[in-house]
Amino acid sequence: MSVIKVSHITKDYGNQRGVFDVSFEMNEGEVLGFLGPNGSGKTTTIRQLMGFMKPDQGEVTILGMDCFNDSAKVQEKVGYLPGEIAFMEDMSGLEFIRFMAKMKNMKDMSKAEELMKFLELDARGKMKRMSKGMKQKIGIVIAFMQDTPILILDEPTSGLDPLMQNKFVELIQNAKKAGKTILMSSHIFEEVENTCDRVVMIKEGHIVATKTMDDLKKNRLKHYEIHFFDESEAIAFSQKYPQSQRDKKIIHLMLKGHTNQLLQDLSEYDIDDFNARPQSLEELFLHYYGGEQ
Ligand SMILES: Nc1ncnc2c1ncn2[C@@H]1O[C@H](COP(=O)(O)OP(=O)(O)OP(=O)(O)O)[C@@H](O)[C@H]1O
Repeated sequence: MSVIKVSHITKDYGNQRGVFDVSFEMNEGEVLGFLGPNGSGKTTTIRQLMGFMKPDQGEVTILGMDCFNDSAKVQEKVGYLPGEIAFMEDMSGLEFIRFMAKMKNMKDMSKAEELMKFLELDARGKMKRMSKGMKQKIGIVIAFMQDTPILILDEPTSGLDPLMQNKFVELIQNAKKAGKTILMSSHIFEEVENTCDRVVMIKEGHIVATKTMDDLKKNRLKHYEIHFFDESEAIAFSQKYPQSQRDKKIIHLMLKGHTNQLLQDLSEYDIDDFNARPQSLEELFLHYYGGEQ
């Protein structure tokens, strides 16, 4: 049985905004990256999973329970990090974490304390004086502290510095080892690459691709950067490879396979320098995003 099942949901805000006929499923223990440009419908989908709103059409279930009708039961099973966190600004971070624990009927705070230590978070100060990164850490503590089997995280590393982003990746990898099912929306390709088994890409409210990370990695193109001694040769070469891009004497070319042919073709020219690297995940995603972020 799927742990999370999003089945043909539509939430139409008008003017082509919202999500339209969105479907995907998640198995137990899977880490799924939910990717898309700004305004593509990630938060709208996640809010329906959390039971905050009902789809106009379609159905969303978690562990077989309807996310809207059984929202209280569903939420007991889910650690949730919202994209925008509404805090009680007059509370200290610690008071807020304790307040949220009370709402969740939690008695044991050892996991919360462990998380604060891990994230190097001193939560004693007032929330209103905290930086975005500190508030984000508080959100992460609250999402993880109950040790729920499912985690739904909306842009979990927004506001975190690169060191903390790495710590977050570690947190996800440990949660995955513990068998948790994790859905996270993200803009950060590296963290997706380091954590997710599969990605679902959404654009303008529609799913545009669902790929396993293995497939994505296997289908990467190679990026070649070729420096010619002579601009006229670079021009001649670019005519042979019309998909290439030329910047004076330098050619950029993305290819899958055909290495032999390329080397043969290049042997006819005077080459100053030659670099090859695999296409980055970012370039691959941007291909699906349609060139925008
Ligand atoms: N309550 C609402 N009423 C009307 N339009 C809305 C509402 N909430 C979201 N939208 C619109 O629906 C679209 C999808 O928004 P959503 O917040 O789901 O995108 P997102 O992928 O999470 O984007 P971001 O990465 O910027 O957080 C956007 O065009 C947004 O302006």
